[in-house]
Amino acid sequence: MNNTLPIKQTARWQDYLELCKPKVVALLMMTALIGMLLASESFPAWHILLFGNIGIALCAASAAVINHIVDKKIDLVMARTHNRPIAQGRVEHQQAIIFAAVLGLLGMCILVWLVNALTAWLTLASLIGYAVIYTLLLKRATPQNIVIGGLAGAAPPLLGWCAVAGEIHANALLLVLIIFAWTPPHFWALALHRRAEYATANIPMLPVTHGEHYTKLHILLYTLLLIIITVFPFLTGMAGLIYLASALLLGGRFIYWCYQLFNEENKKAAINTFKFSITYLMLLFSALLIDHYTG
Ligand code: HEM
Ligand SMILES: CC(C)=CCC/C(C)=C/CC/C(C)=C/COP(=O)(O)OP(=O)(O)O
Repeated sequence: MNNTLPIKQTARWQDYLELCKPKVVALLMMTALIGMLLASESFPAWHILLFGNIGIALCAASAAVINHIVDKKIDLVMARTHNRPIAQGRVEHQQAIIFAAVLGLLGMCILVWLVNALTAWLTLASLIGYAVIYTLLLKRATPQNIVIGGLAGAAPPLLGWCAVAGEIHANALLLVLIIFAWTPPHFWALALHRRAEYATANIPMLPVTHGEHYTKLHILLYTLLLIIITVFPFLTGMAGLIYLASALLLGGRFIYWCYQLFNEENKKAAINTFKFSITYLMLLFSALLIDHYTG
């Protein structure tokens, strides 16, 4: 990797799309949409589904753009993020700030005027939670950065629920809790795989500050906590047996990957655990939805 200043290039539309972290936002939106669908016994009003999802997606994309602006120097140092549009100077600071502001303002206007004020304010809190509290403050300050900052990424099912029901419901908080417990195994698995890069960038991620064994142990503990929490929707009557069976099977597979992390022979265990974490969340939320419409 070359750390010299990049030669100035012009921005393409793909650069602006990349700034929005489209794949991450896509999964966030899946959890928001399922939050919306679970909030209603029948089918939510189409305009809430449409404008709620667009508004939340625009705000999440705005937060992602701010993350790229704030992390420009860090991104340049790490191989995984070295080619990002702002780090490479393809998108200039000012252009990026305007882009983030337009996305965020448009998203907020849609939520305030076409959805409801509660959803709008909670979405704004999540935007600030990720872009300012996590990225600007916690990421550089403590190895617990992603545990606390994870709350912003865990919020979308609550945002979706509030868009439809207009209230903060205990079931929605349970969905937030699931993603909150899922975030440490999701991220620390990647951080293990990229430990050297985080060390070079001087970011205090858990594998850098406390070593690999300690991180693996914490991935295992959070995964066990996650499995326990995923049983709650069944215990509270929010979901039925289809969901319970899926949650336990998926949880079992997650534990298998945690076990593989401790197996020194398996060099790909960390990156495969990270990849599985994404499949896990997609399938777990799909199971909630299937259970909702068939139970
Ligand atoms: C503070 C909380 C979180 C942290 C620190 C985090 C960290 C990361 C990082 C560093 C990557 C980049 C991997 C790469 O470039 O290859 C990533 C990828 C990803 N994350 Fe997270 N994540 C968090 C929360 C979430 C949440 C809440 C979701 C969705 C519900 C999510 C979904 C994804 C997806 C889908 C990818 C794959 C993106 C791709 O393949 O380009 N993450 N995460
Ligand atoms: C309004 C709303 C719902 C906001 C949610 C914001 C959001 C996009 C959360 C995703 C979390 C995430 C990808 C963290 C990684 O950041 P990082 O800086 O550690 O990763 P990087 O090194 O890949 O940039």
